[in-house]
Amino acid sequence: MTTTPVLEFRGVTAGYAGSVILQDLSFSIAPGETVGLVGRNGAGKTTTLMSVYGVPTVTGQILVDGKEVGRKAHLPAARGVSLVPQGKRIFSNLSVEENIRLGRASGRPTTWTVPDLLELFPNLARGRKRPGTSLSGGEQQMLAIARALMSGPALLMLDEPTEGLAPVIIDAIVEALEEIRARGTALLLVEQHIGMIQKVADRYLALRKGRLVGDGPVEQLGDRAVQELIAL
Ligand SMILES: Nc1ncnc2c1ncn2[C@@H]1O[C@H](COP(=O)(O)OP(=O)(O)OP(=O)(O)O)[C@@H](O)[C@H]1O
Repeated sequence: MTTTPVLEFRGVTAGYAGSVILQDLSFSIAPGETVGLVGRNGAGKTTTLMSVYGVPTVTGQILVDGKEVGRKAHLPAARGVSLVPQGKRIFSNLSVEENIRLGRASGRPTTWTVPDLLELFPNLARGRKRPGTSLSGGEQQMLAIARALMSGPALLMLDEPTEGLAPVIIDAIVEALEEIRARGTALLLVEQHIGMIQKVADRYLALRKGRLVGDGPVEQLGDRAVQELIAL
């Protein structure tokens, strides 16, 4: 039996005016799989995520749920891929709860309800009526994840979700990601630090200078030879 990947790159080359960043990138993510994308600063991790939305110039094919998305930025969410971008995107004039509800804009069915998400992130439950921007950086990250889940993703992509956060908040986010995974949502987690990926993911993809140099079980990330190849 074959399963349609939630996301598939076929020979993707992508870049910005005058510079090619990703070179001939091919990989796929199966439903429910948890994948960590590693690589040094500037290796092309964020560019990989943005390519799904056609933001850099892309050649090759990117398929979401088996169909090409082209440069239509609204299509990935409608077909089940959501992105929690680097940094926070919280609307200041809306409360925590209103921010979460905004995720419904994709129109896809979701199994997550607002009470589920407030249970997943107790910090948000405590501040549900407060304006989104009155939250701490870590709480805003939780809110961005909660909002993305309301769009009913089959695949949730997260760009360095714990960057700059306190260890206790990182633990809460890791716990939430484990729960999200247990509910069957596939994850593509971009991280510079492999420790987080070793905790959360089953499989890793490694980029070096825009090329895929590793794709395997996450246990391999413990090998020095693999780390040297990725140049971590
Ligand atoms: N909007 C842009 N215009 C031109 N070049 C860009 C743009 N965004 C990123 N780049 C370049 O693309 C390359 C890859 O950047 P990217 O952000 O994808 O790397 P990354 O692996 O996510 O690194 P980081 O960990 O620093 O976020 C870098 O050389 C960067 O300078």
